[in-house]
Amino acid sequence: MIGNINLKNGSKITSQKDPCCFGVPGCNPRCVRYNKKSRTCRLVTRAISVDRPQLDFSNSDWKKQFQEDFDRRFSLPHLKDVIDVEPRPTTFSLKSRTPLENVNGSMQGSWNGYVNDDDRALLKVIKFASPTSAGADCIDPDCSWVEQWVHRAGPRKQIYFEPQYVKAGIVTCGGLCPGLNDVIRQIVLTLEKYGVKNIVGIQHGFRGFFEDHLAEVPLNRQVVQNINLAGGSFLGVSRGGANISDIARRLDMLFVLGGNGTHAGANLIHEECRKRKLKVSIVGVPKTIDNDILLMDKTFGFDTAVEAAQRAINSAYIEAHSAFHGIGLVKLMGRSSGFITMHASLSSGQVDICLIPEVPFTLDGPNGVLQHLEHLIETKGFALICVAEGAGQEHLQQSNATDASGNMILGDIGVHLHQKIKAHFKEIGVHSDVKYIDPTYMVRAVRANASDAILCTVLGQNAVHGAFAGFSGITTGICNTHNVYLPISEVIKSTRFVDPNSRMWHRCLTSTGQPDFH
Ligand SMILES: Nc1ncnc2c1ncn2[C@@H]1O[C@H](COP(=O)(O)OP(=O)(O)O)[C@@H](O)[C@H]1O
Ligand SMILES: O=P(O)(O)OC[C@H]1O[C@](O)(COP(=O)(O)O)[C@@H](O)[C@@H]1O
Ligand SMILES: [Mg+2]
Repeated sequence: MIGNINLKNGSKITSQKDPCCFGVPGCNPRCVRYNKKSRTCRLVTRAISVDRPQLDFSNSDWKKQFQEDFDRRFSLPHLKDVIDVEPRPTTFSLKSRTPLENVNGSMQGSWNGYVNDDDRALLKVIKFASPTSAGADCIDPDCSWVEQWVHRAGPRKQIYFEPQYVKAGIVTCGGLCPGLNDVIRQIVLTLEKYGVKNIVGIQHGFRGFFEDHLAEVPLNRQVVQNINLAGGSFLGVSRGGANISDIARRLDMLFVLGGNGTHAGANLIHEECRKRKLKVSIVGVPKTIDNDILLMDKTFGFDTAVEAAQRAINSAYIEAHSAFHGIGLVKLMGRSSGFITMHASLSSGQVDICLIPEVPFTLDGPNGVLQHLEHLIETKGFALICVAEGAGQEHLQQSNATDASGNMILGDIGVHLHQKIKAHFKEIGVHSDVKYIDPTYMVRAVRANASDAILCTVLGQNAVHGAFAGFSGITTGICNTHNVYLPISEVIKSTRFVDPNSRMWHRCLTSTGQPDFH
């Protein structure tokens, strides 16, 4: 085992190589923020282990060892691993007029609508020639090509549940995200297609499992038919803990829609079921506008949030452009990952300064943000800044307070920047007119756009196929445009961050024209 991390929140970093060197191989993936002044590190709250085998690259067998370890980690937990369960022919068929024939327990026919259990998709598709290539993600110093295959998502010919006896539950946790209702709807429609009659919604996240006044909501096609026309969650969401061990026994299938925290909870429920040898399938659907889930191209709701952010950025641009020495400042969500801010800035094309949590910046001094603003006002006459809520936390008072789910409560970088900019221009005797826009909840409380609605459809349907296929402790997402199942344990190992060495961040810098702020 290598890379086991033994750091506590706030622990002092003494070596020169601090563990928060984002994007640099060997850095601690749990480190979410490094405070240069106090030399302390904030870690993600969830326990992770980096359980790759210690590889000796001089040994010609290292690739084989790596791949064996990879296959072990990415194999999908299945009910038959712990209990005796017999498969039966699927009840899911789209050929309703010419049903497939069941010949000796296997479905015969010409329709090839099923996914084979041995189908795989490649997790990594670029062969980097050098570790210094932009965004390189190498295993060995030579960046050798190593195939990493993950399981393809979709309906199987064999299923492990009798639909008529199944009670399935759906729960939505964490913050809101455009598309939650689309996923709920697709799960219900697909369950019904298999023949499930007993489908319930759990209200307000994990709370719904243990707060008596939050009754189960019966779900069917009629109930969910139009819920995708509105944003939010039809079932309600919440943050905060739950008695995980009590959740397991009430359902046969549980679909858990949420981010990293929710998936950690879902995995605990799955492990509890396994320990008790219960025939319960727990399947996650990653939900977060922050797009901070490992291994996936993108999560649903992200595109919609980026699109919604355009209105705020455009308004800030108009205000800044129209004012004398106008400075537009927009703060967007992104607790520890700057994807929304980076993509919204790129998409707008008007942003001069994009600030994200992964790239520390200085405010004062010759290389600071304020100096660059002065330059923009002098040369362009106005400026536009887009900042992620988690950016520049090292400039703010740290409280160490957490929300009910254990997420750090951040200082308000938007308000801080607003004050600093105003004070700076006053101090140097240059007029400025700063307009601050904080559209935080407006970007996520909206209905999913068309592309997210399609993504939700795919994910919701695949979640149900995964449960019927007998998998548990899995989640579903897109890797390199292909739909896959991944063990939850792998996707919660860390938060996904913007790689400052990636082409996308470099594109953002090209677009804004901003210098290095340090
Ligand atoms: N490490 C964890 N283990 C178990 N449950 C967790 C963990 N982190 C968060 N949760 C639970 O998951 C739910 C959602 O978590 P939260 O962090 O608020 O949202 P998200 O899932 O979007 O990250 C909450 O009910 C919270 O208590
Ligand atoms: O005010 P709330 O509801 O806690 O939500 C704010 C959080 O929502 C997010 O956009 C997404 O968080 P989750 O994925 O945990 O729901 C964070 O970036 C942000 O800090
Ligand atoms: Mg979270």
